[in-house]
Amino acid sequence: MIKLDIEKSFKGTSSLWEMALSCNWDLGRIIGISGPSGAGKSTLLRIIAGLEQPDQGHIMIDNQVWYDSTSSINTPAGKRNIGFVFQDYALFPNMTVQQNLLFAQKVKDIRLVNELIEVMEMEAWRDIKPQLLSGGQQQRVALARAIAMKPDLLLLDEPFSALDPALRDRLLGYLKMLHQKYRMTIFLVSHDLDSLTKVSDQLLFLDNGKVTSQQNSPFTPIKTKRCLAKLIKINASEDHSAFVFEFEGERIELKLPANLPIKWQIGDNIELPYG
Ligand SMILES: Nc1ncnc2c1ncn2[C@@H]1O[C@H](COP(=O)(O)OP(=O)(O)OP(=O)(O)O)[C@@H](O)[C@H]1O
Repeated sequence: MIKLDIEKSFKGTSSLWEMALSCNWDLGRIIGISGPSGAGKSTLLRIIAGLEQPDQGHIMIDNQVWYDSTSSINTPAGKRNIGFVFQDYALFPNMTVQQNLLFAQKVKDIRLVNELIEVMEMEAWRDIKPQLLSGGQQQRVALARAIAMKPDLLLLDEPFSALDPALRDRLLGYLKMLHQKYRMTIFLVSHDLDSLTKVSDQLLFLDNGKVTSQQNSPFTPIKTKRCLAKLIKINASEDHSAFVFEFEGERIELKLPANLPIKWQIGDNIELPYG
């Protein structure tokens, strides 16, 4: 279980930005995080990673305390066993793809490195340096490198946002497959709700440092089958929009915060977990 209860504030030039979050997640899930710009998505990942310190609260991962303000515990970032992939993938330019993956491992595991290279279809790039690869290919290497570290948590901050939709879908497919194979907990930040619904078991929506919605269902791991459901109705209120879908005569309702930039229209076919 991951337990997080934190407060954090930043003093801006004219105003104070405040975050107050209290969340619990089961280990081994993909948690999709979305929300408008400035909501605190990156700050949350940076706090989990230990790159930013909360003002107060606690963070507990699988019974290990990573942060506790009352007992002054703050496990340094380097000891948290976390993999981080940003939009800017920062591979080492002087190393080959294989060396980049091996270098990331504290305990060298060439078997896992070779397996990742094979699973992610990167054999042809094994011995070449990253600058010879396209942006999308480098992003694939960055994802493999983060998983090669065998992290307990994999934090992905808009890792695929600069990619075209077809490539992004392919990488999301790899991500889902790698998650099923290695079962680490993944936090995925994205503005793109379509991408999040494709891979996430749970969704967390933030706005201005607060949770506006947590969606467990239908994004739960037991519902692994997916269907192409037709959007038949949208009931909008001030806070939420309820999207009503139909699949094989059954209705599926999805409530999402009203301030999300969702472009779905009546008649669209959207891929949803189902079962
Ligand atoms: N180191 C910092 N010092 C001061 N303010 C900060 C710092 N880091 C973040 N902030 C502020 O905290 C708020 C949340 O920022 P954060 O980057 O977490 O948002 P976000 O949801 O990731 O936004 P985006 O989608 O635009 O990346 C913003 O108002 C930002 O200006």
